[in-house]
Amino acid sequence: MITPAELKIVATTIAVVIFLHYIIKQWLYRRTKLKRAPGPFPIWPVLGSLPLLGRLPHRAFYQLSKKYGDIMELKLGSVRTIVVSSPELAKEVLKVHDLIFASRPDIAAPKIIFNDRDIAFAPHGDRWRHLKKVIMLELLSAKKLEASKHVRDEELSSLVHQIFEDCKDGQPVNLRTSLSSAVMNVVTRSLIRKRYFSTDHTDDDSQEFKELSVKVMNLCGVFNISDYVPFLKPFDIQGLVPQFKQTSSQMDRVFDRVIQEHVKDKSKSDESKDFLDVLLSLPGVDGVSDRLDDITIKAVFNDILVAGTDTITTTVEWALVQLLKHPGIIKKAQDELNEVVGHERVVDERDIPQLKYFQAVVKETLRLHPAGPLLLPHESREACEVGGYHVPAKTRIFVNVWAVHRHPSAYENPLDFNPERFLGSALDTKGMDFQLLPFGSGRRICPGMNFGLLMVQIILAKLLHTFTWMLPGEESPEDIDMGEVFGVTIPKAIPLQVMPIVLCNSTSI
Ligand code: HEM
Repeated sequence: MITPAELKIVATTIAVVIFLHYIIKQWLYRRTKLKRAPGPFPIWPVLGSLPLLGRLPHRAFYQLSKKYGDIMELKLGSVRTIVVSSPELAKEVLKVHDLIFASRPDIAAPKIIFNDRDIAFAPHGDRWRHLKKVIMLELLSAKKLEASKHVRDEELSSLVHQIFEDCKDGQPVNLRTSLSSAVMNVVTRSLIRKRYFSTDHTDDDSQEFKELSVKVMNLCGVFNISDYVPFLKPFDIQGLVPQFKQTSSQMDRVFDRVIQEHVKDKSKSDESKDFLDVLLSLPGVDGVSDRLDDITIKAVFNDILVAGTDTITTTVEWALVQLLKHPGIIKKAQDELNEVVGHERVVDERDIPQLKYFQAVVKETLRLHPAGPLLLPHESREACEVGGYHVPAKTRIFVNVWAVHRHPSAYENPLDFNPERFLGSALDTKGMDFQLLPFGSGRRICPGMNFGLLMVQIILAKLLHTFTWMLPGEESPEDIDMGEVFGVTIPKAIPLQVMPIVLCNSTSI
């Protein structure tokens, strides 16, 4: 019969042996002949360096890069991870070795919610290439964007009126809600000609759609420990899998209805066809089926909703935060709008090329507040070298653009919000300048880059052309809370509360 004291000794011995085995394994792994990038020793058994990341991994990686350098290797759970933090190394990953790093790791949320059929989390291959080409050609090309201009004009005019109504009683306004409804309407009208968000009607469909879109966004941004410690997968200790499954079935219900309506309505002229009609007319990606399967269509839709709405809303909100903190900058941007557009008419997308200072304000916002601070995770398809260090196949790669955008080799006083730095500079956000990568670069670059940038620019231009912006009550610019939350994007933790005041000479209302 073993006594409790003996049991304790056995348990302690087993724990010590496991711990020593882990430490020796890590030590041996680091002493292999291949040159490994420096990084923190993964002291925690099972979790490795995961506890170092905290709630804001982009900031934790940034701090760690100051100690270990612009390329680091970390063991996150059991996942070997490389983080790069400088423009030169970002170029090595996204340009020199673009093809090697063009894949994505296996992540539970999109796999279950989208039935493994979406674009953003798809591994590199024919299926991903084909679907990305379809959305770029049929939804996001310059021609399609021009054709959907009237949708943006209508929705953004409604947005301006909505803000006007909201601020009539002199109360502070939470802009985030009206911004995200307007962006969502632009996106859903282009996808399926349906406007879900409106103050004058709320049907069951709209309600369910709203709930679903919020749920999908939250679940895609959640940190799932089983993605890093695969042996915990069967235990699902955070209870996420049932939520993923339930969301997936709800998504099926909502989109099945929409697909059925489209399939039934065969009377549409070519001009009145939307993106879903186009998808329904395409052959299957397997090359055998005569039409794209419904699961893929639903996954592509959700990708666009998740990737395309929060990113735009978050960027506009941060731009306003920075402008409120810098009254001199907001004045310059509004003076330029007055000069170029005047107040006889509303600002139009076609004015943007003339608004040089305003464009610099948007670039500076995307620099300090990139909506995807770590891009989406990439994965190496084969072994290679980055920065002179060995990177094995199947390594997870984070390009920390949040750190790249603050790199002292790229920018003078990198922490200052200073749009002037872009005046007279040829730097742009299209993925060719590796010190400014809010949309990524290379094969995995954001396909919604032109649409996303245009939306951020035109929304912000309309807000600045119509209203002057004040903080509520006694609040001063220094009081604005700059805290972030990490998820699909990094929005401001506390939504911005503002007092818009209609400019006396505005023609937008
Ligand atoms: C301000 C707006 C936006 C920003 C800052 C942004 C940023 C990004 C970033 C950083 C990535 C990851 C790139 C990588 O992993 O290397 C990405 C991917 C993606 N974005 Fe965007 N995005 C925006 C708007 C949009 C819009 C409007 C859409 C669609 C309508 C969209 C669709 C996608 C898709 C489908 C991917 C996955 C691409 C792939 O895996 O090949 N994004 N975006």
